[in-house]
Amino acid sequence: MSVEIALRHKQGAFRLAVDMHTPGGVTALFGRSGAGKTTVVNAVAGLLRPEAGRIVIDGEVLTDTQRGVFEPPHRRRVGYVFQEGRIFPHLSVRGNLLYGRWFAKRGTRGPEIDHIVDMLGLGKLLERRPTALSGGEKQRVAIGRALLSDPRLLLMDEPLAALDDTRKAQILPYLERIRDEAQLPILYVSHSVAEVARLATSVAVLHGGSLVRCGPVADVLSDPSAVRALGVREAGAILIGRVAGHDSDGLTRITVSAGEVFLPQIDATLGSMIRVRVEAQDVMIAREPPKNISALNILPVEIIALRGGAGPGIVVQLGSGDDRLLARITRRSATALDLTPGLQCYAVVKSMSVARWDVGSQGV
Ligand SMILES: Nc1ncnc2c1ncn2[C@@H]1O[C@H](COP(=O)(O)OP(=O)(O)OP(=O)(O)O)[C@@H](O)[C@H]1O
Repeated sequence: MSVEIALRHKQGAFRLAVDMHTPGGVTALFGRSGAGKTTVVNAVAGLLRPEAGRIVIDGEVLTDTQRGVFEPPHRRRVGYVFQEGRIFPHLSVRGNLLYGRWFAKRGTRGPEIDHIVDMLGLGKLLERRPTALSGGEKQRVAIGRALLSDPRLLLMDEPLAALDDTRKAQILPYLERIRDEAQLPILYVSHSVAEVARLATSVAVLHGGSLVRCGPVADVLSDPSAVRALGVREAGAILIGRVAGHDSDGLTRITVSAGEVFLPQIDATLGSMIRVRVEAQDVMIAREPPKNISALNILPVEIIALRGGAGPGIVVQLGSGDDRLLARITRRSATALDLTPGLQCYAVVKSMSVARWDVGSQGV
């Protein structure tokens, strides 16, 4: 799988200049309002003809202005899921799903309807009309319909934005399943770092029409130089681990590359791989292994880089086995501890500071 998007386009005073290449999976397009995310999505869907550009999905050239290639939208086989699940009110859930099937390329079998129904947990809803569905259920139907059209790429433009936190949390595991099971590149527009940390395999960070950073999710989220564009308050990196045990006192033990961490009980089977977002503001740094401290998670780390701005805070990038962590601490503490790249230290993370929402499946 691969996604290649190179675009140059001007609309009013806004200029878009993007050059990105990712290995498929879920590519998050992250950026503040007006960064240019929808413009990129529209160009990929064929709703916008860029002044210059080339869009290639899995080797299929959809746009190449130099060679005069511009596939019309209906020939692109791009599935689109909008913010509010736009499904047909006069059709049942089954009818909506079959409508998607109708768009699948003739001659190909495409995904099996039973498989999609099972993957999205729609079995009990098939005969219902959309008026009898919750926002999250409607969104799952919209996703199922898009998948059944057998797209070569799925575009998801803030698909969770219209849902409350409970519904978001309910639908995320389904999106993780699509990521892990469907061999389908997904372009996922979001301005939530937490959502990107749960779902993305790659991240492209847009700012004012330019690509600030593009790379594997763990690299981008742990890069101190990307923190500004992602938002200092939301900064945080990802730990990848394996569920090693559910202890009787309600904690789950997770093996990570640098040791073990404990989190409040996670709904995941023993041995499964998970990813945990650890916010930079929840990480403390100690020069010695702390003793008699309530925090359960103490990992040996190496200081990789420090980056400060004009304010009193700095962001420290830490190497933790194969993973990277970020810590947001005061410049005063960094000076007092004499933190410099290469120094061996300890990262301290409270178990209870990791929100349930920040733990998701990692697939394999
Ligand atoms: N037809 C147009 N003519 C002039 N300017 C436009 C046009 N369409 C969009 N823009 C401008 O292009 C910029 C990028 O818009 P875009 O919708 O891609 O941003 P976005 O990152 O998707 O934002 P949001 O998160 O708010 O949806 C904005 O400054 C917008 O005002």
